[in-house]
Amino acid sequence: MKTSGGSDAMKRRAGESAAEAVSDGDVVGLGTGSTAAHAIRRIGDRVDAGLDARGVPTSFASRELARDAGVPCLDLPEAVGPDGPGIDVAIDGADQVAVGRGDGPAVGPLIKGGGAAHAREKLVDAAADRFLVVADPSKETPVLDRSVPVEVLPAGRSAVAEAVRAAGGEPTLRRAERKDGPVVTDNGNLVFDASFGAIDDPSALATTLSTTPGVVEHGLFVGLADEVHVGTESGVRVARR
Ligand SMILES: O=C[C@H](O)[C@H](O)[C@H](O)COP(=O)(O)O
Repeated sequence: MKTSGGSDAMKRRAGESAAEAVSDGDVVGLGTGSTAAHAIRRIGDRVDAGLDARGVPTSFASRELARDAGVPCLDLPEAVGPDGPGIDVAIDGADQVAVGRGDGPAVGPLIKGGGAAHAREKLVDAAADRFLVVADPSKETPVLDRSVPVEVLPAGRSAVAEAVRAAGGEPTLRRAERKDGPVVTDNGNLVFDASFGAIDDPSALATTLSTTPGVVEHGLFVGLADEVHVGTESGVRVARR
């Protein structure tokens, strides 16, 4: 399981807080990453204790974790098909969360995809009735400014790199840490980390990337999150949109 910055205790508080929002009978989108992993384990504990819940994994890694934790799983097409139960709530991590713009606590757009799982994550998180983000304070920012993961068809690699540059970004092909060559996603594609500096209009950038031929999915999640559970040194803060 990939881990990122932030203390594990804070991630655990966030993940476990969101896992408490799962109700009996729920179908739950299971996010990817070190923070969502805590939620999956906690849901597994609750299933052991009698909770009736089923998961919809967002990656190979989250499916494995759910299996180890004893959470029964459905595939996404099965969950959201015409006879499917739908997804009641999704719990997923983020690389950056825009919070606190406007009046009062607010959850804004996110950057996701540090683990290259953002394409399936977006499908699951967008399909859920409620999407809860789990994070530690290092992920919070007033303005998104991390690089944006962009999953691309291998054959579209050069064209997408040009389009990212034309949009004011600098694309870097993500390389694997423990193997020679690039990262290949669960869907068989490549990933650019596209740096745009401070992103003043995430919605406009999301539209530009979504309409670029060869882009399978990007890591800007705009207007999707309903709540963010932020684990802190002493507890959990919950912000709602
Ligand atoms: O592709 C991976 C996901 O978008 C993760 O949810 C994101 O990178 C956050 O992961 P972590 O909780 O490990 O920081």
